[in-house]
Order: sequence, then C-alpha cells, then structure tokens
Amino acid sequence: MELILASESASRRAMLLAAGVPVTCVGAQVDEGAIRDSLRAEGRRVRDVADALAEAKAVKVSRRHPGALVLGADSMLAFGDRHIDKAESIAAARDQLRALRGQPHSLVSAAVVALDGVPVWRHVGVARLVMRDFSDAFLEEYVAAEGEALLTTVGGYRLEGLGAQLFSAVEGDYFTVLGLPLLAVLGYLRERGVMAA
Ligand SMILES: Nc1nc2c(ncn2[C@@H]2O[C@H](COP(=O)(O)OP(=O)(O)OP(=O)(O)O)[C@@H](O)[C@H]2O)c(=O)[nH]1
Repeated sequence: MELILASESASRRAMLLAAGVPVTCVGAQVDEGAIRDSLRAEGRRVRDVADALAEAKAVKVSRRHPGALVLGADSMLAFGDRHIDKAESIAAARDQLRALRGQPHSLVSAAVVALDGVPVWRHVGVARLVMRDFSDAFLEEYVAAEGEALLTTVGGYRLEGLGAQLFSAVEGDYFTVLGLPLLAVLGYLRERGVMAA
C-alpha cells in the first residue's frame, strides 16, 4: 500500500525516508490560518489545534488518492497560554526567540493518517524543551547564521543543527521536535503491514 505524506516539510520527508519508509509527498494546500484561528477562538488546546490541522491535511489529500494511506502532520509550540507557529519575518523570529529565552516550552507534533477521506489513526507527540538564557550577542550571531531558515521551522530553530546551541534540556522524542512522532507512525505502519513487524 502506497504511503503519501500530505506535507511540504523537508524535515518530515527526510525523517521518513531515512527510516526506510518510501513516501510520495503531496502538499495539502489547507487554509491553516482559518482552522487555527477558529479553534483558538473556541479556546482549544495547542494539541487539539495541531491534531485538527494534521487531520485536515491528511483528509484533503486522501480524498484525491483513493486507496492510499495519507499521513498529515502539524507542529506548534505551546508557551504558557500562547500558541506559536512559524514566524513571518526574521525580526519576528528574533523576538520569538528572545521571549522563549531562559524558559521551558513544549513542541507538539500531531500526526493523522487518513484513508479514502476518513481519519483512521492519530497520535500527538509532545516534547519539552528548556531554552538557555543566551546572550543578545549570541542571538544576533544565531539569527545571522540561520537567516531565512528561521522562517521554515515552528520554533525558529533546527534542533539537529545550530538550534542545539539554544537549549539546556530537551525531554521527549527527538523526532517529535523535528516535526513528526515518528516512532508512533512507524508502529502504525507495521500494524497495517506497510512495514515488516
Ligand atoms: N528540521 C527541523 N524542522 C523543524 C524543527 N522543529 C520544527 N520543525 C519544522 O517546522 C515545521 C512546522 O510547520 P508546519 O506548519 O507543521 O508544517 P510545514 O512545514 O508548514 O509543512 P506542511 O506539513 O505542508 O504544513 C515543520 O516542517 C517541522 O518539520 C527542527 O528542530 N528541525
């Protein structure tokens, strides 16, 4: 059975391919902002919003690919009562990192698998990260070194890269931080016989 990744995330695609899961990537083109705003207005938790976005992506793409398992995903930061998404500018990313400095936050990555337009599996992974109280000079060097990459990730960091220098502690699943609760996804694919058990 073919697995389709309803995501344009290079990190998610790379994780699955590195784990030996052949995937075809198809962008979902979902209006994430509309879904996010309406659920936030209802006071929904970050994990529920991420789950709903992952479902919307998986279901939309699976309607166009009957018979295929379609994996959708979404990652967001929970910081106090704030829901944090990808920054829209380098200045905003810098401000976001300054706000997160010296504080704990959670990175939530939701995954939903859909088949023929119906969700058939879901999992939400949560990792807890503690950002060290780095200096302003460090922050400027980091922002200059990362540049546009700051806009491609939900926290403005790539843990597997320079982002490692931002943290004093990371608790939970490394893959969840990178954008996918990969171990849970692999477990499901084995259950479905897509991968050898
Ligand atoms: N490489 C890397 N990517 C990260 C890290 N933290 C978060 N991300 C990425 O941040 C992005 C979160 O944005 P999302 O809206 O969930 O996904 P997207 O990249 O817009 O892609 P779609 O699934 O098509 O919506 C994802 O691509 C995650 O893989 C990290 O530490 N390293």
